[in-house]
Amino acid sequence: MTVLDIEGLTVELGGREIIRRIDLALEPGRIHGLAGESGSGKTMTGLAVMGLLPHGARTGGRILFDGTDLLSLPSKKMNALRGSEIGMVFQDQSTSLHPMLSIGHQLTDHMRHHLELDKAEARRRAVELLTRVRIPDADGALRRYPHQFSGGMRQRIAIAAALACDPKVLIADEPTTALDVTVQAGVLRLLRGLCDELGLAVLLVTHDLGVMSAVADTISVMRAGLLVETGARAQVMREPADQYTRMLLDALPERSTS
Ligand SMILES: Nc1ncnc2c1ncn2[C@@H]1O[C@H](COP(=O)(O)OP(=O)(O)OP(=O)(O)O)[C@@H](O)[C@H]1O
Repeated sequence: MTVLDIEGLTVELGGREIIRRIDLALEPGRIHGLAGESGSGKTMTGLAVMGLLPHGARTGGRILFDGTDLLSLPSKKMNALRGSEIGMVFQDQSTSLHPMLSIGHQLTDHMRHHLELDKAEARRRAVELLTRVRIPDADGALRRYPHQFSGGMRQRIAIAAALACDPKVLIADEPTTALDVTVQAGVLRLLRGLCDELGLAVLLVTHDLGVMSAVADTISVMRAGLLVETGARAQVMREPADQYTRMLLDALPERSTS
């Protein structure tokens, strides 16, 4: 069963085809890793799903979510879907978290807007979410501001914010790239746990096949706008079918294939 199907997606920007007829499917409870070098089109794929492509981008193909083609959805409907049915987390948490607003304000505002909860309900759910992403003293955390947390904790809070409205799909674009290696592992474990517990369908965008090997169920590899390989993690890591994937794997400092 799939929850999101990208079929023959093409994106043209500034007269250049930056994504060329790619197919990708996301399933509930599964992490689909999208790897590839810088500029290969990974981020643009995620942005296409969110309806956030740069102005002037032209698209072809379909992105089916619950049977609806997101590419032809009116912007008002897409705005309602974004952040509620489809959540997102970026490398830079300042994109997801406002530096001047308290964590409580940001989490509850989002829920009151999308879920129409009253203040007390939204607060209760915010504490629940922060506990779920393992923020110590969740109650006290609501009164604090993003800069009062470490990078890893901020990313956990950004994940909580992305999950506030119970999305079915989470797009995570390089969510651990800015973090120390030890902190990275914790955030990846958290993502894996949330995906399993909540049945989330996750698209994990990263240039780092090492990160991918730690958590992804399925791995797709992009190069120059094309999808060069898709397969189960173990298969892609052990027996890459494509020459380019093999090159990326050879560049890993330490190879984990399990
Ligand atoms: N605003 C823009 N206008 C025109 N072209 C762009 C724009 N943003 C990105 N591109 C081009 O689109 C292509 C795909 O970029 P994209 O950001 O999706 O790659 P990526 O694989 O995510 O790389 P990275 O890991 O560096 O983020 C690149 O060739 C890039 O130069």
